[in-house]
Amino acid sequence: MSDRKKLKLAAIIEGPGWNFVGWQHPDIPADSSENINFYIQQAKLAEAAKFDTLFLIDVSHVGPGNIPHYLSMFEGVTIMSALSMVTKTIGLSATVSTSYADPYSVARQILSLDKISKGRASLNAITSNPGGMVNFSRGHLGKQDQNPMQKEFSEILLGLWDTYEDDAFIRDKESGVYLNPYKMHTVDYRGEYFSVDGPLNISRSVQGRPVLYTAGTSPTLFDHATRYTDGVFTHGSTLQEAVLIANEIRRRLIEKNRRPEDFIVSISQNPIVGKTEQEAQEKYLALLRYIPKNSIPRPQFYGSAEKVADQVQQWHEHGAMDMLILRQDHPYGIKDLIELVVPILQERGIFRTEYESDTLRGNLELPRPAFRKI
Ligand SMILES: Cc1cc2nc3c(=O)[nH]c(=O)nc-3n(C[C@H](O)[C@H](O)[C@H](O)COP(=O)(O)O)c2cc1C
Repeated sequence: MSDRKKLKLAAIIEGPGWNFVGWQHPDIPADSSENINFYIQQAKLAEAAKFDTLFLIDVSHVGPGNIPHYLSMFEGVTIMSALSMVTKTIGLSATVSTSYADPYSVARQILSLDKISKGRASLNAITSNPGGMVNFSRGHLGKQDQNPMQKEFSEILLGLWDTYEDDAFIRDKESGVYLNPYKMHTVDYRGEYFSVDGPLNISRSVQGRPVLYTAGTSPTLFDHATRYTDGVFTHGSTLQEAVLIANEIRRRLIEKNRRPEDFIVSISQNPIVGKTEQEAQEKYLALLRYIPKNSIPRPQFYGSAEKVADQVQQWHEHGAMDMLILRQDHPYGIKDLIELVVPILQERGIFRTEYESDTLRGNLELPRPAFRKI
């Protein structure tokens, strides 16, 4: 597609990645998943490389069988608020489950994060993976509840984020007028699962609304994503599969009269990169040596910097992804990609050398949504 946006890059920075053993590597703090210094270091690294956004996944149901460091990890909005104070331009995304949280509280939290960060917040509003212990009063829920809850949650969220028109707050000390009440709108939502009157008590975002993503792979989820969100975090284990999935999502966008260019299809990879093929091989083998009882499959994006740059370019140009979300199994996974691969992508004109905007929407090339009363 000729009008494809520039490649977007995101970094998941929550410690050693989606694996059981990475925390044992001598070059990563054993407590990295709740180590503020580690998060700051990773956030600054990603921002210096002009990444679009930081990204966190979340675990609702902790318990036996969890990845060990998921038993000691920061809550997403809290850590993103902290990181907003040590970064300037990079986006900040937290994941929250629509099955267990309340939409009014989440709308407040994310829009507050957006204000604190001056227009850099986003929310990945997911149904959530099953498993673990019951930690929320609603107990374990199945898809028959989770899917309609996600719909109601999203409708409320979007409504609350448009409680106020852009110029609703006058705050004129002389006249004593704080707010134009005609520019405040309540949602008055009555659902099967959630009921919210509104108004929300925070003004509209400088980026219109915080960016909203969701994650999943089912047709129901894709239908939801293309109706309500700005992007989807999905999966594709091969280039061919990822292209098929991305094209299916774009087909659903067009069906709903939306422009695919105004939507972000994201997939994640856990690259292992070396200056040469052999160096990448040594890094991978070293990782396996430290953790002999547990195998980590060889990642898809693997090898010399040139080879991985070719892969990233190919996946982007074939339309498999608008945004590549990096996660790391190897402690230097993100750093190596930044130092070795990003300069090649920049040289080829595939990735930016400077931020284009101060807001996340601006950098993601997503239009700023006009106020709309639902
Ligand atoms: C790429 C991706 C990322 C996900 N991230 C999370 C997560 O951070 N936390 C979580 O509880 N579930 C996560 N999920 C699970 C989804 O929320 C959802 O429950 C799952 O995909 C099944 O729904 P679906 O069949 O409708 O896609 C993720 C799923 C995918 C595909």
